[in-house]
Amino acid sequence: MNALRVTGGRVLRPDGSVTESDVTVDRDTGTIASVDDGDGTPPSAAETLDASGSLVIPGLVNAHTHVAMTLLRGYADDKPLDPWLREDIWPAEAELTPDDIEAGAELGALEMIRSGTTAFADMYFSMDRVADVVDRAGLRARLGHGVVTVGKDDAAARADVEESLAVARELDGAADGRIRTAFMPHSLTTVGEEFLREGVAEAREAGIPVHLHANETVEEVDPIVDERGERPIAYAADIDALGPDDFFAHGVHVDDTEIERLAAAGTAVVHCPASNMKLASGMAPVQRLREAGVTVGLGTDGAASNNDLDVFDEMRDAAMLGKLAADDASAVPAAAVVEMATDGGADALNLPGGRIEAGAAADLAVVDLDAPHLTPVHDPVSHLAYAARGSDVRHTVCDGDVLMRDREVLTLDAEAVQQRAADAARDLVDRVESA
Ligand SMILES: CSC[C@H]1O[C@@H](n2cnc3c(O)ncnc32)[C@H](O)[C@@H]1O
Ligand SMILES: [Zn+2]
Repeated sequence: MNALRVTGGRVLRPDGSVTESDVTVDRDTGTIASVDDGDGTPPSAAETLDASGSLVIPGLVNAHTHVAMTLLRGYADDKPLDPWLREDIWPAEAELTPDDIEAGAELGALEMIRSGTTAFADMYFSMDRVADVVDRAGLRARLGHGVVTVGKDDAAARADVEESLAVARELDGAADGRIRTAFMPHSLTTVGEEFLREGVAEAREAGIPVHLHANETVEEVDPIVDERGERPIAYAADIDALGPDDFFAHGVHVDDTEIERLAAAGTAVVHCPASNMKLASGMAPVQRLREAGVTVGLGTDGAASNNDLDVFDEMRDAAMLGKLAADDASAVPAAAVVEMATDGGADALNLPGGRIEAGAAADLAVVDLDAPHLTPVHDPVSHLAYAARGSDVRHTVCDGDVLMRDREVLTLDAEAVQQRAADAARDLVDRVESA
């Protein structure tokens, strides 16, 4: 076996326990060959990763983002969703080129690898360029072209739907199978009903899952209720977009009936606490969603509404906001947010990973616990949720390949990536200002 050994660390197991174990990775298959507790003879390995003093966890899953929005980090702050999109973000996105999107996606990939994220879901434009970045960076992703039909004539709207479906067909299985795809209408209010129906029907025929923003703000829910006499999740079911492989971002303003419907359909929700707080969208009922049996993952959303792609921050925010939303300090405990950031996210995206056990995908992050803010270690799971940061990640492994060793990213040239993105962002703003 062409093995990689992760040695001397404490390993987070699927049942939430932590054991002193070594992890052997079969690099040919990109899977975990074994997790051993020092019993028996260890297999010889071509490469080892030192995990002493560290916690070995499943690679984190950023289950909803717009990765190239790193170029718009700090570009427009302190507004609610609708004016933020219409007055600032959409005019800037109108000037984005495929080269810009590649530069922004590279910056996002670098940031994710450096904070222990190994898989993400991305809804944006120029997805062929994003896919190239995912391939080069060594990450895993579910990608889709985002459709918006408001303000477009029928031909342009239909072309946008067809592009999303074509991208989903063409990119599926790219990067040695690490890329999967989805049909991604932006939301139930920014895509017209006939286009939603047509696109979802074609996606269903081709076995392509659906990802969209749902129930994010009151301003988005109210018009659906007023115009249709039904809530958004009922509308999603009407257009056949509520399936077991589908996953919806946000789910902030969902009532009990909608929670039951999501659970019964097996549709996952991706909770984006930082974005929901920054845009003052509201507090998702995470405890109730989980109690009802809904699969919940965590997402950063784009870097312009967060303002980073660090899933450790998202874990802490989800736990804190979940308690506030439930008015209960015992709600959304540490183990729950760790599960949401790992197994829950992998389940939501229907991607491999999320668990450290024999046969699972070898997607790992090694978190260095030797730091003042992580001392003492009463409970490593508590530290993951409440005290650790992305910058504590020492090594990142995806599909059996080492993407970062001792904080050096091996798949991307960090300095060049940062410079290219900074240049692209500066030129973009110049174009927006002179448009
Ligand atoms: C059509 S591609 C995706 C589209 O979504 C925009 N976006 C970024 N953050 C959010 C959010 O929180 N809610 C809704 N839409 C969002 C992004 O700027 C792109 O235009
Ligand atoms: Zn989003």
